[in-house]
Amino acid sequence: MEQPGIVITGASGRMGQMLIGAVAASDKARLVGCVERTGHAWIGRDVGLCMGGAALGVTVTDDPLEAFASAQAVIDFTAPAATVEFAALAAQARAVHVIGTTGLEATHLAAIDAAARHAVIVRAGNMSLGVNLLVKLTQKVAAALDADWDIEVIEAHHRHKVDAPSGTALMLGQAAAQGRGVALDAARVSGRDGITGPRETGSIGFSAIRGGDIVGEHDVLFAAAGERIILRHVATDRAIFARGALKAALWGQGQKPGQYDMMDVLGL
Ligand SMILES: NC(=O)c1ccc[n+]([C@@H]2O[C@H](COP(=O)([O-])OP(=O)(O)OC[C@H]3O[C@@H](n4cnc5c(N)ncnc54)[C@H](O)[C@@H]3O)[C@@H](O)[C@H]2O)c1
Ligand SMILES: O=C(O)C1=N[C@H](C(=O)O)CCC1
Repeated sequence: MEQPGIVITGASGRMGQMLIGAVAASDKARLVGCVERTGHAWIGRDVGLCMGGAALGVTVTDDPLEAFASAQAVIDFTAPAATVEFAALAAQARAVHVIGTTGLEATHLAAIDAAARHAVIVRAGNMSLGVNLLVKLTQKVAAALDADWDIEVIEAHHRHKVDAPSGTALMLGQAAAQGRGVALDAARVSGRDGITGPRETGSIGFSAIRGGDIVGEHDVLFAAAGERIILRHVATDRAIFARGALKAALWGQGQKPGQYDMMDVLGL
């Protein structure tokens, strides 16, 4: 059987380039398309040459519908509005849509849910094996501790990141809330500043650091009187996200329409 053809959206981005490298090097998938936003300097050029390497025989386009028509999967690490548009188009093309984009709000999520009625969507705020394991551990530790243990999620990313808390921090906070049996929306406290008053018992705090070229670092801190537990993941190479996304695109082939996450893909 022919290997699945994969389209990468946001081709020139930090993750886009990493994904193109991963698919081009894979012996399980073919790179069949690359999409960038209209007006981008890479449109109409071979993506391999744009990336400063050998030609890959794939011309960057700003027409996602045409690109998706010949694909079995679309891997999408772009921006919320673009991802909503791509979800509808990927569903139309019956292509698996792997979504790594973060910063999605309720309206974006509702549109993605609608697309998932007709297509396979795999979405996760972090596609790495290590973070998804950390999510499981966080839920377990939170379930074992009572509200005398304060939970704080602390994350650090590069200076270009536009959303906070990170998608990963929200996954970790959600896992902590689930373990504790509370709703994250009710417990969540972000970005303390000024006279905040003492910490509210049972709250789950989020702090975001932005600087330099930090790929992604996450701590889940459980702090009680006299002791602390810290669960930590440090990403040093974006290849971990690309590997996970490619795995998700392959796993999604032949699945029933619906929305899945990396726990499904990794069998965690
Ligand atoms: N889930 C994960 O594992 C994971 C890992 C890393 C990054 N991310 C997320 O992926 C997203 C992208 O991150 P990045 O660092 O690569 O950002 P980036 O800014 O380097 O790349 C985004 C790319 O998307 C392109 N784009 C935007 N709108 C578009 C449109 N309408 N059509 C086509 N292309 C469009 C931009 O031109 C840009 O090239 C962010 O939301 C980030 O948080 C997720
Ligand atoms: O670089 C980014 O942006 C990242 N985004 C994801 C998040 O929001 O958690 C994953 C880590 C890198």
